[in-house]
Amino acid sequence: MGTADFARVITGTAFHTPARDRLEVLEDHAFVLDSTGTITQMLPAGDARRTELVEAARSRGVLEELPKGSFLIPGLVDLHIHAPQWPQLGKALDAPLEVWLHKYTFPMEARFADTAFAAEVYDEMVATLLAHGTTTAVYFGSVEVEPNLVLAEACLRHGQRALIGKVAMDDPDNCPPYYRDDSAQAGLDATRRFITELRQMAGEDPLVLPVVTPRFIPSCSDELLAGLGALAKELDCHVQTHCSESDWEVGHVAARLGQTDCEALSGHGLLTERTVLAHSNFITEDDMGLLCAHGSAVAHCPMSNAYFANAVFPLRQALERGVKVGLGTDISGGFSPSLFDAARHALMASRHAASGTDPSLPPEARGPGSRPLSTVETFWLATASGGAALDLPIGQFAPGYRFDALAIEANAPGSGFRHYAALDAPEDCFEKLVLTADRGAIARIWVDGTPRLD
Ligand SMILES: O=c1[nH]c(=O)c2nc[nH]c2[nH]1
Repeated sequence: MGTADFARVITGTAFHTPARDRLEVLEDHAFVLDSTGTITQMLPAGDARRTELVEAARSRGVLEELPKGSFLIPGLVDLHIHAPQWPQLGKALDAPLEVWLHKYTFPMEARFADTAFAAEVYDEMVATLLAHGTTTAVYFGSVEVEPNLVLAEACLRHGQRALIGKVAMDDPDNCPPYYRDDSAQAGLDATRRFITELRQMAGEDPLVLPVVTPRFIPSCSDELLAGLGALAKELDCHVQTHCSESDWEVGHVAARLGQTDCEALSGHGLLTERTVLAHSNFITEDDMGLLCAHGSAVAHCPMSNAYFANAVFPLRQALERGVKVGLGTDISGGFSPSLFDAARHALMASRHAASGTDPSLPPEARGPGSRPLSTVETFWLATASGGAALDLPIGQFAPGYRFDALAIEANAPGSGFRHYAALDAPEDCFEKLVLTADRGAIARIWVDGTPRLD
């Protein structure tokens, strides 16, 4: 590459996990980006080409040098979040899922039909999520088309990578009259219009993508589910839905269809290699086989699982089977905007699941003794594995990947991420970052190589 062929150069030490068990420390590297924010080269200190490139970038005013004590990491990928539940974050968690939806959540989501309200809430929400390190969010929107387009505008304005779904739900037995698609056909027509209009808005090389989004089987007729499966194929879209979340939900699907959620979704063409299934706590061995065969992913949402799931997602088994898994905040079933928090809850849930929780049992009978998540695996779930689940070139540093990244500053005032150069090896520093980095430690945010929230 000649010195003229780059748009930006960023230098610094980076942590990333390109594979489940592999931490790489990229000491003092220069990341060379093209005009789309794609990494073209990664040059370590001492590389003969580096000095010339860095000097050329400096003279053109497109060099960013991270100070010592700051660390680059890939941006966080939130695979499951409900945008119109944002005003409910941190409250209304006193009821089981089937009550919570009707008592609190459908009324809240229905308010977003007011696009002025949607614009105000979404502008602030997207900025807040970016500030917490979420460079990519996979959003459930609401039922009407327009507020979801307002959400897309907010993501484009702030520069957050987003996948957005108009929620489809038409079953009069499980959806209130004030908040549902009028019929299966109405839900399909509205979904098609949303996809078309969002694609027009996002243009070429889009930062925002549409997602076909049946809410979950209990709220959708068979006709709607089948139609959405066909639409996802025709329009070549990602798919998202909730899957096997709780005792009530699994029981509902079994009683109605005599199938598991995965079997039913597969039958309707909704399991693809760009499908993200939230939760999936109760999936069977055979379901895991179906997910592997289709290449579909699970968005593990440990925080909301603690409220709604009645069980812990069998994460270790899913990973051992080769199921793709990433993490979700599941706002507002989850109460934190931070995917770091979701990652830490995943770590805790996996430790409880591995040891078991009943102190009256002897240790050997208390739990399965399976291997809990390591810190490296936890970080991989929040970054590289999330990117792979979406089939997007994000979540790690490598040529061909988009530079979606965070600069995490150690010892920032008020932050719990403390680094002692004389005591902490790079691996210690990484572990501390995963377990303690907070909003106060996020010094800089890039999406597609462009600084955001500046
Ligand atoms: O955690 C959840 N949040 C929701 O909004 C929802 N809808 C269906 N199933 C759901 N689960």
